[in-house]
Amino acid sequence: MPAFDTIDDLPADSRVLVRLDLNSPIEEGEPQDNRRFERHAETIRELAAAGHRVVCLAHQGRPGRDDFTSLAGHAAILADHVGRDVAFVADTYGDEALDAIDALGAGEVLLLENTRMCDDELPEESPEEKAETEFVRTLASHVDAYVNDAYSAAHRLHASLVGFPLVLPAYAGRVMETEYEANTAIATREFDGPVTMVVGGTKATDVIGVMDALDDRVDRFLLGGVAGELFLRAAGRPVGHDVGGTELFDEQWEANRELIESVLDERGDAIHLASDLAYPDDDGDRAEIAVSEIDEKTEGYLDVGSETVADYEPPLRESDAVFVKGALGVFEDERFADGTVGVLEAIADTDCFSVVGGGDTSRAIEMYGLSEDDFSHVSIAGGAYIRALTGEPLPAVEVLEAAAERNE
Ligand SMILES: Nc1ncnc2c1ncn2[C@@H]1O[C@H](COP(=O)(O)OP(=O)(O)O)[C@@H](O)[C@H]1O
Ligand SMILES: O=C(OP(=O)(O)O)[C@H](O)COP(=O)(O)O
Repeated sequence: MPAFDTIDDLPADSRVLVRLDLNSPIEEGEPQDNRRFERHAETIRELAAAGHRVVCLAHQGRPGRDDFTSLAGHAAILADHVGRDVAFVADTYGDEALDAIDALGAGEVLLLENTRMCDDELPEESPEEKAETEFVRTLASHVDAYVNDAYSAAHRLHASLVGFPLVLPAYAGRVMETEYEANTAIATREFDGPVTMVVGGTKATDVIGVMDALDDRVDRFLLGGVAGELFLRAAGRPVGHDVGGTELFDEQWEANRELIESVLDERGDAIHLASDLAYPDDDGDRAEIAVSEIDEKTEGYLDVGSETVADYEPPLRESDAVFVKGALGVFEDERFADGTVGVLEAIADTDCFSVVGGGDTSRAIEMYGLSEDDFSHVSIAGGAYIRALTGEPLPAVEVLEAAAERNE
């Protein structure tokens, strides 16, 4: 169990600073609604209903990128999910922000401007240095407590994530609690039966690192996506190459070749590779080919085939725990969704402990009418999920734990 305090421990009638992660896709300048709003709304709703005065902090994008925007639109989406007004001020810690914080009534909710518009926020520095910044010092003097709900940003040493717990009583929000518990389960929980990991997606470098780190915790890996093709390439198959202008395979192959070969060599029995793959035929329809029949590097493959899904179903059914990282194919295109959806459906049918992570992959659940309730946990974290799986500490969690020790 995590050693941090939660909002159950928050003193009554607190004026509380709550760090959320509302970082979202931006289309035509506007944030798009997504599961992060829905999840954080639960924490906000609970705090407001208890009569706390709630000041929210969040970030969007990074300076210099197209997705670096104000949080005005985020406040409106959050309000819809919370079911209460969410006031917004376009200020991080100036007079306008401080006046709005001081004026908050019991149960009222305020969102401040994008934390990354403040110079103190981004440079990665120690929590002690962040705690000394004017941003942290100023806001801390206008509130009673700090709640971190931004598990998905907890790998960043940014002021709003690691500075406040050194100068304020600090607590974990509901998202922080549930994400922490589920995502670290692979390292912390004992399972009676086999533990299976489904590995795919485009970020092969990340997932191969996870496979290496989880070597002794996972009984079998079911592979697809780009990582799956790179393992097939290591096994001597003519797939996993960039063809037709893609830039997903060759660079990641060069960067990870030795590691892939050594993982395959040492854990070959535990690694299940696709026996067939899917691609668009001349008419643009889905076609499938057995891997054993592929003899030239001419085709780009966009999904695992139906025989592979059938091969993967029995090990999933026998598992006591399944962790998913990455899609088995380009599921956004219905023609190439069968692998990802077939495996998710097989997991949903079992009553094993299951975690689906990765921002992109977990979208397939909603897109194809599966229910989140059929999984133990669907994570809203990307980078932080990877770090949890590999056992790498998250600095923002560590400072919450240290704060809890001080509170004792
Ligand atoms: N064979 C493939 N070729 C290209 N893209 C793929 C392939 N298989 C899966 N993908 C893509 O992988 C993406 C998800 O991978 P990734 O971004 O690494 O995972 P996540 O964000 O879920 O952690 C999906 O959007 C899917 O289209
Ligand atoms: O969306 C986030 O991370 P993710 O893309 O790993 O899920 C977090 O908000 C962290 O954002 P950052 O990667 O710009 O620091």
